[in-house]
Amino acid sequence: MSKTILGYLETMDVVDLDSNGDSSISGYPRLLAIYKHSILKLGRNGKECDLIVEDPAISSIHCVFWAILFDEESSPMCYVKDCSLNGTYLNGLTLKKNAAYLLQDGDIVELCHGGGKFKFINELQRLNDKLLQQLGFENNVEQWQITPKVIGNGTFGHVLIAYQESKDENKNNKWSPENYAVKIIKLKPNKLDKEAKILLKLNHPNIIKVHHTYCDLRDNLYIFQDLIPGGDLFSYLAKGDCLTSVSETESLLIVYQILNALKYLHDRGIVHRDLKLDNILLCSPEPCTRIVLADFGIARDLSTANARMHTVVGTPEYCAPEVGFRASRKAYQSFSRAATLEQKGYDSKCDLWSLGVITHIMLTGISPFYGDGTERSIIQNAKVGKLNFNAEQWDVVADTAKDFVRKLLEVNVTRRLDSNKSLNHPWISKHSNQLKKIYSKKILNEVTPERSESDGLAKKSEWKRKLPKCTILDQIVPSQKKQRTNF
Ligand SMILES: Nc1ncnc2c1ncn2[C@@H]1O[C@H](COP(=O)(O)OP(=O)(O)OP(=O)(O)O)[C@@H](O)[C@H]1O
Repeated sequence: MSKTILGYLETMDVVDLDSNGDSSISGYPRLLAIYKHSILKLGRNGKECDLIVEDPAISSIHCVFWAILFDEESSPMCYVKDCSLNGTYLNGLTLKKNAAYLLQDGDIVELCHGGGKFKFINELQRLNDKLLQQLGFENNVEQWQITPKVIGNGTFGHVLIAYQESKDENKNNKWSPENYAVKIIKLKPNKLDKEAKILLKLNHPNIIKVHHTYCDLRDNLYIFQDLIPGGDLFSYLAKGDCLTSVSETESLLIVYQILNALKYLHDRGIVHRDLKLDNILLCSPEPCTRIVLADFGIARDLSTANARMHTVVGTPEYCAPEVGFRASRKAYQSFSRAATLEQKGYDSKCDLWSLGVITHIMLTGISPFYGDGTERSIIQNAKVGKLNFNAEQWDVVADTAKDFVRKLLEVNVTRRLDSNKSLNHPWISKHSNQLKKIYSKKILNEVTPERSESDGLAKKSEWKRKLPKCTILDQIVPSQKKQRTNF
């Protein structure tokens, strides 16, 4: 499968190996390609790095680069992240450790002072300077600047790159170098947006952090939030038109983070209702990264409303049977996106069903109820809830992991695990000490990074050793094309 190149690093001050043992960069081409959704590592470590820099001032893995492309209509986003002891510089500014910075064509990246300089080249950055004007969006909103760089487009909104005004007193730069995302949604006149209202109340490392909201005179709502630079879980698992599995270890770490976020939400009476691979964002496209739940567009706050919900919303492939999708769309066509069909309604356990679907896909590359891919067959299969653990993809997966999936994809809601019980399921609880340790030392460190040589990507070897043996399935299972539909 050919890999898509989304940018290049051009080596600027090349220093050849010399007999005095002076700084040297060896064994590299003049141009280093940055491929879509894969990581390019620079540093001293001969085994891990794509470019080896033999200089004692350079860290084992000094900095990493990657590129994300949401879809053909979005701009390619290339990022650099510093993981070093001595620092990495972007156009002369020191990067914060473990924070990703968006690169622009012509940017200069320096691996500590004198450790090698690279120019970032991205000829694909075709920006439509008139985009904001065409969409009727503002360029500047209070202390924020909005750019025409599109991160992603959803059914309800556009997500663009934004900058915040610099807090630096000297104001060498008007805008601070950190990147943010802004989701812009067209509101119905005089309607308060529930997504922004819910998100502003939340503060959890695995839930998207909102900094500011603003509504303009045209009823466009701007939700300024953290930029999560590693792309979504769907793109991470997708290889061409197929979804691939990830190891049990990697799945476990993702599931653990989602469960922590769900417990936090459900304890506060909030139900996400649209949990799917597309709405789980990664801080970097690699194992052992922080994941963040996004898209609270149809989330519901039950603390201020009824204890049960009755509207048919979500995405059929991930949707619990009790939510009430009907195999025949005619049943609720006249209701538009919201329909009140089921008398009994449903509760927060619908999120656990979706997590069951996500876990099934991560462990096997197979969507459990996909059938022939039509909405009708997906809905019918989910109602029956029959799982096939005889598929060969399950051969390498632990029985406790299968049991976890079985207990989440339980059609009978009363028997399905809730978020508390899921965290106590043996698949999770058996590894809970290691999970907690990795979570606090590695995952949370991405939120509040500290500079120390032992941190960063080098930690990967530690977590791999202590969690269950990796079972990487390299088999690619035919699956569905990306679907971004919801109701
Ligand atoms: N804070 C963020 N950081 C990085 N990427 C983001 C962020 N928010 C959204 N995205 C990207 O933009 C895409 C669309 O965003 P989002 O899902 O919030 O929009 P939506 O209109 O509600 O989508 P949907 O059609 O799934 O309902 C996401 O799939 C994700 O890839």
